[in-house]
Parts: sequence; structure tokens; C-alpha cells
Amino acid sequence: MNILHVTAECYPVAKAGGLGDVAGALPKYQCRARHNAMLVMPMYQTAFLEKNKWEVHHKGRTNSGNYFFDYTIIKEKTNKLGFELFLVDINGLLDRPKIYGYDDDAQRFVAFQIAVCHWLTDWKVKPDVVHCHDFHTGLIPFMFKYCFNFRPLAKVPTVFTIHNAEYQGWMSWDKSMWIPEYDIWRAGLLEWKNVINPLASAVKNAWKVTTVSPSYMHELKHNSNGLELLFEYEKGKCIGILNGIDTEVWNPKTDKYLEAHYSSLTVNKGKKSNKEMLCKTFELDIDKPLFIFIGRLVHEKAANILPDTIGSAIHQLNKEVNFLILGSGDPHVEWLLEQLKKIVPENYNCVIGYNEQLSHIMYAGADFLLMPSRVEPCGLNQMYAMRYGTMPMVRRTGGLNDTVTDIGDEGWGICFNNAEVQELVNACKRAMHVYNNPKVMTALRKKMMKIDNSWENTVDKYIQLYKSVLLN
Ligand SMILES: Nc1ncnc2c1ncn2[C@@H]1O[C@H](COP(=O)(O)OP(=O)(O)O[C@H]2O[C@H](CO)[C@@H](O)[C@H](O)[C@H]2O)[C@@H](O)[C@H]1O
Repeated sequence: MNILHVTAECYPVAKAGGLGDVAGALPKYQCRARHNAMLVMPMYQTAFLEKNKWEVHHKGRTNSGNYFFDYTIIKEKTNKLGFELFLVDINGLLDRPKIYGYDDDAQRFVAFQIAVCHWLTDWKVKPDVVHCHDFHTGLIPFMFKYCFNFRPLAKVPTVFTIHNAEYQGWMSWDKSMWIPEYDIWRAGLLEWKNVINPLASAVKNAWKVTTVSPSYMHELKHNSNGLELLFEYEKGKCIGILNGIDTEVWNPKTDKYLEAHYSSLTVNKGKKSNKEMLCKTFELDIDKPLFIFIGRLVHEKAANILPDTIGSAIHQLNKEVNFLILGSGDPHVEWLLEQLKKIVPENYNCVIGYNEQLSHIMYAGADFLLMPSRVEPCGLNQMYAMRYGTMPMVRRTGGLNDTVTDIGDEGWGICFNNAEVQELVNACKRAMHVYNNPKVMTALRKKMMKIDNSWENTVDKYIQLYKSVLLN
């Protein structure tokens, strides 16, 4: 089957979060299952672009409203990622160092989607299915069906995966001029609550819609940042498929970012070496349990409760715990986390920013991973942590619910119900209890490392889904 993924991120080309991890792994494992998966994304200015060899695959000229532009599709020459990788170059618009965060992001991603549609219209062999990810690609299912210029794509099936429904890409109606001329009677299929809503549009127009865990699919009908009724209405074409993890990138035996490798047999020794390195670098006491948080410092991740939680836990647990945070996001939370260094320097440290290598060393060296997320469509961090023998401490929501079982229910993690400071502190107290019982801790580490969350288990679910649309 010929599958084309369309996405704004893909590890290791350009990654801001979990979307990048999934987009870098799913096509690779689809190819291993003998399908022809390809991926197209914007051409940002990244190290990956400079370090690899490219050939020009297609050149075209099109427009987004009054903005006429030339675009070039380049293809990576060696299949380095295990699948064919195409980048869309639009001079001045996409070729920038960051993925997101520019004032004209909306226009950038609309132009990207138009270029992809324009290219595919010209391409003689059409993919069997086009798989779009998150709102940056959410207008594509509509454009395929209703833009006059893209008529040859009208029958190409589209699947849309929601990695995060909190971000919907809202645009006021005056931006509709950016979208190539379309059947005006279908304008309602672009909007939700009187604004253009690319995520809602994708849910309406894609042939199938998936979320990255079954629990999250269920939750969206009750809590989806305004789209609850839409998900209820469209539930017939929606399905939750749990993410996998790339067990080659995330493997403590071979991880290229680690100096001390280990397996479940050598887990205590391996984790100790990595913890030593972390504790030395961040001036923390190796004998105390190390709790970490890695991720975007935003409301949905409940990052705002971290500063108080850390302060209270250090106090209530008589300074017998250490915390290390890696992340960036809300400037106020960043500031509070920085200030905390001055208050509890012996038990806490943080790195504000994005650091792929450090994240791997932290998963390997920590004892516990905090994930108090208010919303978590799937969550990869807890699965990485488990693979590295680090106990996940999670709020029971979304994909966290589907992947972590509490130690009280014969599981391997610590679960709690509310994103509140004292609940998280209490969870730390339970964690301390386990930590102080080395035999139990070791057994749990070995147990969680054996859990198989690999993509091999999941790929077939997507293939079955694609097949169901091909039969229509
Ligand atoms: N400062 C930093 N430095 C280094 N690495 C960092 C980092 N901040 C985050 N990361 C990395 O980014 C990834 C985060 O993945 P998650 O799935 O946990 O969250 P995210 O909200 O980005 O993804 C969304 O999409 C994914 C994929 O579908 C869903 O699992 C998730 O629930 C949904 O919110 C991990 O690889 C993590 O290590």
C-alpha cells in the first residue's frame, strides 16, 4: 500500500514534541511491514537538512490568495530514515530555524498544505491513502474534496490523526481568501463556531479520524476545547489507536546518547551510572531518589503545579528527595522554576530549554518520572521511562490511563486522579516507600522494562483502517 504522511514535525529532521517522535517512527515501521510509506513536511533550516543529501523531486508555482509563490519538493537521497522523505521548500516562508512560533505561522502552514496538494495533483501515481497529522495539515481533507484546482485528488482517501485537540488552528473568516477557490456551498465544512477551524474541518472531511489512544477518543466527546458535539456527531468514523515507541531510538542497551548502557538484567547498575552523571552535573545527592519532569511547560501538562509540588515535597519528605526538570513553555512557570533553584539548591535543579540528549540521560538516570497532565492524548514520556526502568507517576487521563497500571493493582506505576499539589506530593510519598524497598524497586524496574509498547504491535491497526477506506 502507498501511504503518504503529511506532518509539521518528524524526528530527527525537526521535532518539538511527541508528534515528531510518532511521525519519525510510524512510516519506518509501516515500511518494515512491507508497505510503501512516505512522508512530506516543511523544509525548515535544520542540521538534518545540512548534513544529508537531497535531490529535486518536483518544482511548482501556485498561490495562497494574493500571495503567489514558487515551491520545490526535495527528496532525501539515501532513505536514511527507513522511508522516503520529502521536504517542501517555500522560500522565505518555511525555511526558518524554528518549527513554530512565528507571527505568520497560520499563513506558513496554509501555504505548505497548498503546495502539498498542488504537487500531488501533478503527481501521476497517487498515494492509496494520505495520512495527515494535527491541525497544521487539517485543511488538506477539505482541499482534496472541494478545491477546484485539486479535483484529481477528490477520490484519494484521507486519514487524520489528532495528537492534540487543544490546538485547533483557529483563523478568522477573512483568511478564507488564503484557501484556493473552492465550492462555496461547502464553506460550512471549514468552520466551527463561526471561525475557520482546521482541526474541526479535518474531523468533518477526513474519511477516518484517529486519536493516539482509545481513552482520549472517549474523552474528546466530553472535553475537547469546544468540539465535544462534533466528536459525538462524527463518532462513527473515529477510532483511538495507541501510539507505539521507536524501540531502536529508545533502547537503553544501545542509546547513542548514553555512555552507560544497560538491559533489564543490569538495570540497577546501569541506572546508577547514569544517575551519577546527572547528579554530578546538576549537583544533586546520588543517594536520594531522583524525580524528573520532561516536557512542555504548559497548562495541559499541569506544569504550573510543579514549583509548589517540588517545594512541598522537599519540605514534607525532610529533604530526602531530589527533583530535576527539563522543559520550556509558559514564561511565568519557567521563572518560578528558575527561582526555586535559589530556595532549594541541594534538592533541585532545572534546565529551561530543549535538549534531546539530556532527555535520554534523564530517562535513564532517574528513579521516577512525573506526569500530572491535565490532558494527555497518549503520552510517550511514560513509555520511554518504562523502557528505561524509570517508574511513571501519572494522572489517570487519556493515554496515561491506557499505558500505566498502579502498583496497588499489580502494576508498575503510581497513579492519581487530580492535578493538584498535595496529590502529587502524596504520590511522591508512595514513591519513597517503594524506593526504600530495593527488592521491590528492582522487581518493578524489570517488570516495566519487559512491557512491549513497540510500533510493531500497532502498525497493523493503521493498515486495517486504511484498508477499510480503500474498500469504500
Ligand atoms: N525540553 C525538552 N527537551 C527534550 N525533549 C523534550 C522536551 N520537551 C519534550 N521533549 C520530548 O518530546 C516528546 C514529548 O512527547 P509527549 O507525547 O509526551 O508530548 P507532546 O505533548 O509533545 O505530544 C502530543 O503528541 C504525542 C504523540 O502522539 C502524544 O503522545 C501526546 O499525548 C500529545 O500531547 C518526548 O520525546 C520528550 O522526551
